[in-house]
Amino acid sequence: MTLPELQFPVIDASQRADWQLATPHCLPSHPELQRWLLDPDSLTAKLKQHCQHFKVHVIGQQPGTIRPDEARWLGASEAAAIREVLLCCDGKPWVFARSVFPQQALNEPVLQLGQLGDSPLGAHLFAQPDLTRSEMEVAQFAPDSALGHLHQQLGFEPQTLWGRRSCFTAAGQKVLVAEVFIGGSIPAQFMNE
Ligand SMILES: C=C(O[C@@H]1C=C(C(=O)O)C=C[C@H]1O)C(=O)O
Repeated sequence: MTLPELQFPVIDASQRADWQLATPHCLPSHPELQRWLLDPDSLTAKLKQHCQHFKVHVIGQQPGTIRPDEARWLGASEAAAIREVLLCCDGKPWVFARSVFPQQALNEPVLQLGQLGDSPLGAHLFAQPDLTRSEMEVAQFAPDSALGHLHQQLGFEPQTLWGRRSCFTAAGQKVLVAEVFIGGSIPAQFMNE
């Protein structure tokens, strides 16, 4: 599948998302979708188990203005580094991920977030012995949201999408990672909750 030219950032600071702590009443009813949303391990590692060829397609990684709720997680200003990618399995996009972190984390020698390129962020984070992860938040994205439009731009049928978000801390740096399941990741019937 050839990916279309995608506008960075997909999510701009003006877009709201209704992130909620992942408590039972905020979760989709389908058990498989719940398992994907709540899995505490590396999503990269999980996706690699579901395909022959895994690839990170970097939409962009630039300084930018993050949303107030993102800045609150980082305990930093709204000027931060923004990384948006598609995680692709066998050429099909399965996850849109947006990671935000303070600019100074780019030069942190252990995490080396400034040199990530198309290597998976998870490989760097989950290799850290001091890694901690916050509780998981979840959110739904309607077909007319920026992520709903991205999903359709990638050639998939309009549907409500589900995402998860958590804040990692390692090497003294905070990285807020949001992952939204799109396209080929979960069969359509799981998404129409
Ligand atoms: C945090 C992880 O890293 C994954 C890789 C990302 C990237 O390369 O930008 C972003 C989100 C994650 O799904 C993970 O594997 O769990």
